[in-house]
Amino acid sequence: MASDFPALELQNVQKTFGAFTAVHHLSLNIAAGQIYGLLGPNGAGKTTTLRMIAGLLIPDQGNIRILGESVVSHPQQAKRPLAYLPDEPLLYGKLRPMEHLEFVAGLWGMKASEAYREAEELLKWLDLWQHRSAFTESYSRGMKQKLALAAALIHKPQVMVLDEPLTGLDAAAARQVKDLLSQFVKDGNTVVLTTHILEVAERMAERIAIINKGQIIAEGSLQELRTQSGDTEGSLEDVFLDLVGEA
Ligand SMILES: Nc1ncnc2c1ncn2[C@@H]1O[C@H](COP(=O)(O)OP(=O)(O)OP(=O)(O)O)[C@@H](O)[C@H]1O
Repeated sequence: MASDFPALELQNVQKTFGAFTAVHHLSLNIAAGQIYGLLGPNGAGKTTTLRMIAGLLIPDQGNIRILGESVVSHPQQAKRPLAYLPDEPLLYGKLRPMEHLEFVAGLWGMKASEAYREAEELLKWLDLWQHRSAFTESYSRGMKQKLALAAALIHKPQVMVLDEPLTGLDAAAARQVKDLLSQFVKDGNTVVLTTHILEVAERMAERIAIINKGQIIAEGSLQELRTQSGDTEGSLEDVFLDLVGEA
């Protein structure tokens, strides 16, 4: 659904853990209807930033808005259109996939009949339908990742925030997830993802922010990042290493 507000707005966000500042005065404005990549070396502050967007960590300073609604002052309303997929998804091992999806749908207050219909469609799309009678504890890492993605999508969010969504997936599963995310943004929704697979970011993300030591050191389309790095022909990997190296 189109909105007059940016999908996501971070204003001057800061997060410290004791004496250590993990995220420094970070500002971002992400328009709806695109895949946006958040890149950075290990420990740069990406997961901390995503956890603040998801309302799991409270920023020490600054504000975060999802489709115009503040996560800091109105967390419940703000998080309604959001789906967050952590890098280590939490599943209930003694549930079967339909039970897991119906449980998550129940948390969002969805009607049982609607939840069942959505769950069936998602499991079929992600090739998990034939595994529907198994407990999720018997699933492989990739199957768990896909089920967690289905659970994130069940309440029909408009903004998805995904931490390393393709890690551990085989080629076929990675393709399914990429296709699903592409379709999600074609429908006018927004994806913000972190990845260490720079080819994925290069191919999928319309815009990218590079974070280093809790600060944004570059932001824009690949072409704009090339200009910022002074390497006008480089791949995203070249540009990333140049910019992080300089910083
Ligand atoms: N709960 C915490 N307590 C103390 N320090 C933390 C906590 N969470 C994160 N940090 C620190 O904050 C910094 C940023 O961590 P974060 O997980 O956000 O990085 P990241 O960019 O996601 O890294 P990676 O690519 O390795 O996943 C790291 O130095 C990390 O050790």
